[in-house]
Amino acid sequence: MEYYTLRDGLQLPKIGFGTYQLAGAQGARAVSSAIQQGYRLIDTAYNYENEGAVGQGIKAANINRADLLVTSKLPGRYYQNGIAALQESLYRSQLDYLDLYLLHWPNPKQDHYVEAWQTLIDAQKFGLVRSIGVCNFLPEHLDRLYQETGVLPVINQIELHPYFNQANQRSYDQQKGILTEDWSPLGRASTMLQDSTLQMLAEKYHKGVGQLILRWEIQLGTIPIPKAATVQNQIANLAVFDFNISDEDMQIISSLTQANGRTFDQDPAIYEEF
Ligand SMILES: NC(=O)C1=CN([C@@H]2O[C@H](COP(=O)(O)OP(=O)(O)OC[C@H]3O[C@@H](n4cnc5c(N)ncnc54)[C@H](OP(=O)(O)O)[C@@H]3O)[C@@H](O)[C@H]2O)C=CC1
Ligand SMILES: O=C(O)C(=O)[C@@H](O)[C@H](O)C(=O)CO
Repeated sequence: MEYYTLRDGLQLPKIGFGTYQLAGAQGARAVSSAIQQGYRLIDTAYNYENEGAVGQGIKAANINRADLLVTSKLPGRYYQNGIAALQESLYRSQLDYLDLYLLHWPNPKQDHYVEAWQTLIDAQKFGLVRSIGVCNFLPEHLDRLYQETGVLPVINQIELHPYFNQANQRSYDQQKGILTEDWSPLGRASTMLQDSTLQMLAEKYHKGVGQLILRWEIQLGTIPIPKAATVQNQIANLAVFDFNISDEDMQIISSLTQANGRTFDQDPAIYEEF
């Protein structure tokens, strides 16, 4: 496995495992299997209602806690009571600390994200979480965090795939020393996986379309966190470190981006999630 080093020194594998919609006993089995296959970065959230299943999966995998990196996220409805939600996340997952804790959405109309960010800064000082970051933050939200607290996130987890390549946000994140992490890196298995250009390039590299996409995301310098319930997809998505996409083909994949390429039309400037 290859690693990135965050601004605060935390080392993160270049690919992680998403768990949205993996719940209950099946979810726990999928998480345990993913860890057995070699995933070391697991992404969950309070709002997925699966932190219990994720915790069970971790327990069943019988791995050293120190060898695993677990991410969870604070939901908007707890932005004024963040420590209580974090304690509940730890209780549900049966963990003593989280490696990464993120604000889930800026929710600009609600306008409590700066207060919530201050809570994450405090949670890090208390030792409840190792690193702190955000999801779905635009430059205007990140600038405000810095102006009002003097602390920038180390991670910004955003929607990113070939139909929405996030060139501007990636460039902003990079300038500020923020690592971009990619949610729905496979477009949640949308019709994008049947795109003829992606299929042609996947054949050229003797890889599946999913593998080509994940490799492109890693070569962009970002961390994809694909979700896979099936062991077959879990294995395939880790086999992306044995080939390199040429600069020219990287450009071709990047050029597939579309102005309205978001899979679910969730624009963080207006979308709110509690
Ligand atoms: N911060 C945020 O706001 C958000 C964060 N997230 C996080 O990002 C993670 C990933 O995003 P998600 O929305 O789940 O979608 P993904 O883009 O990861 O797609 C998951 C889908 O792709 C399928 N799949 C996995 N691997 C392959 C492959 N190699 N070839 C073909 N199909 C494949 C899966 O099938 P199967 O399961 O059957 O194997 C599943 O149907 C989430 O699980 C969550 O942890 C997601 C959305 C928003
Ligand atoms: O999965 C997440 O982390 C989310 O923030 C959700 O918005 C998810 O993207 C979704 O699609 C809910 O309908």
